Amino acid sequence: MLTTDQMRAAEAALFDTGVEEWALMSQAGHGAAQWIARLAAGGPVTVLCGPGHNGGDGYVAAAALKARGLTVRVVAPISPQTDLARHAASTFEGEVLSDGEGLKGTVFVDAMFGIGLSRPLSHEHRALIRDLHASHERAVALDVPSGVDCDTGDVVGGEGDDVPHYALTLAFGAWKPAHFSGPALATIGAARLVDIGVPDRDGEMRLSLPERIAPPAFDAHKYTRGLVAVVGGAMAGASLMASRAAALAGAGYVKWLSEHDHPGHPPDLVKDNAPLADMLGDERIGAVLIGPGLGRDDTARERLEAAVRSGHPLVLDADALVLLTPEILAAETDAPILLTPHEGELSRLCDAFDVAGDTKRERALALSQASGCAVLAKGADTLLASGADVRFFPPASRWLSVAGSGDVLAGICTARLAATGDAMQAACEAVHLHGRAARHAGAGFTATMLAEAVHPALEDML
Ligand SMILES: NC(=O)C1=CN([C@@H]2O[C@H](COP(=O)(O)OP(=O)(O)OC[C@H]3O[C@@H](n4cnc5c(N)ncnc54)[C@H](OP(=O)(O)O)[C@@H]3O)[C@@H](O)[C@H]2O)[C@@H](O)CC1
Ligand SMILES: [K+]
Repeated sequence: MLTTDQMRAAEAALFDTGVEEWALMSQAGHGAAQWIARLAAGGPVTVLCGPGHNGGDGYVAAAALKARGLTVRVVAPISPQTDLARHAASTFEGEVLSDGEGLKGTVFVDAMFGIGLSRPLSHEHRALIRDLHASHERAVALDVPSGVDCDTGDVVGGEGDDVPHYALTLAFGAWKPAHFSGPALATIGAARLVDIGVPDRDGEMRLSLPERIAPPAFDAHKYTRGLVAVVGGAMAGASLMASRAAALAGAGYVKWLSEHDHPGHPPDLVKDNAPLADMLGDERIGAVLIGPGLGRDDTARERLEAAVRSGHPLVLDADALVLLTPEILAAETDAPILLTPHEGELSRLCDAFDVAGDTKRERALALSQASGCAVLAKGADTLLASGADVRFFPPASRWLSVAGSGDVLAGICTARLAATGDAMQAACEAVHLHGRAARHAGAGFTATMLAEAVHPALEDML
C-alpha cells in the first residue's frame, strides 16, 4: 500500500529502468476494461475523462471496450492537459461529449481525477458525476472515486455522502490508504487491484490478508497451546464473553480471574478467585486480558497495575484503556502488549500519552511509538499500528457493530497472543477470525452468538 508520494516515486523508479509511461497507462486502461466489460455485460458504457492521467486511463479503457464491440461514449468536460493524456485521447475513435445531458447506460466509469486531485471538486463536476451515476445501472471508479483524497480516505472539501457509491473501485499499481480507511469506505464498493508492473515490496503499510492459523503441535498440551488469563471486574459478563471467545479461538486453557459470579458461567471455564497478584504469578500464563467489565475505580486501577507488573504478554481493552497512563506502563517488562481501542479510546489514549495525528493511521502510529505497544484501532476501518508498520484490513460485516463485539475480539486477540507470542501476528489473526465469525453468525447476531461462531471460523482458517 502506497501513499500518493510513494506511488509517484514507485512510478519514477520504473521509468528509470526504461519502462515507458505509455506502457503503464496502457496496462491500467486495458486492465480496467476487462473488469468494466464484465459489469457491462454487453450494455452501453459512459466514461467520464478528466484532464490528467486518470482521464488518460479512461480513454485507453474506452478504446479497449469499443474494440470489444461495446457502445462507448466519452464525456470530457476538460480537454486533456498533458502529452500522454492527449495521446491516450487520440486512441479513442468515438463520440466525445462535453456534457452528459440525456445519457443513459449500463456502466458509468469515473476517470475524472485520481491521485492528482489538487482541490475540492467544483459544483459542476460534482453534479455531472451525480447525474451520470444516477442515469447508469452501475458505477466503476478508476483508481479512486473522484473527490477522494488517496492518502486519508477523506472527501476533499466535502462529506462522505458528497461522493456516490461505486460498485467497484479499481486501484492501479498499489493500494492506497483510501481503499481501506476513512469516509471513502462508504463509496469504494468492492476494491480490486490492477497490476501495472509496480513491484510489490515489503513496505511499512500493507493490506493484511487471512493466513493459515497453525494447529497445535503433535506433542501439544494445554499449557503449550496457551494458558490465557482473563481478569474479571465489576461487570462479570463482559470478561466472561471474552473468555469464551478466547477458548474457541484456540487457547489450550482459559482461566477466569474473577471475584464475582455470573449465571452464564460455562462448566469448562475455570474460575480462580485467589488474590490477583498470586494468580498472575503463574509462570505458565501465556497472555493476560484485562479491561472488559473491569470498572474504573481504584480497585480496577490496582488490578490493571498488577497485570502490567506481572510481565506477561498483555491485551488491554475497554476500561483498561480508560485507566492506562504512561506511569502505569513504566512498570512494564519487555513482554508484548496489544492495545485495542475504538475511536473514543484512541483519542483518550493520545491525550494521555501526549501525541496527536490528523488521521486514525497517524494517531495509532504515534500512540504505538509513544507507548511501545501494538495498537489495534477498531472501527469500520480497523487498522493495526506497531512501531513504523501499519496493517489495513478488508472491510468486515457491518453487523459487527453490536455491543460486546469488542469483548469477543479482545478474547480472540489474547488467545492468539498466547499461542504466537507476537502482538502483531496475534492481532492480524484475531481480526480475520472475528470477521470470519461474523460471516458464520450471519445477520443481526448478538455478541454471545458471535463468540460461539469463533469455533467454525477457526476451523476455516486452519
Ligand atoms: N503517472 C503514471 O504514469 C500513471 C498514472 N496513472 C493514473 O494517473 C493518475 C494520476 O494522474 P495525474 O497525476 O495526471 O492526476 P489526475 O488525478 O489525473 O489529476 C490531475 C489533473 O486534474 C486537475 N485537477 C486536479 N484536481 C482538480 C479539481 N478539483 N478540479 C479541476 N481540475 C483538477 C489537475 O490540474 P491542476 O491541479 O494541475 O490545475 C490535473 O490537470 C492515477 O490516479 C492513475 O489513474 C496510471 O495510469 C499509471 C501510470
Ligand atoms: K477516478
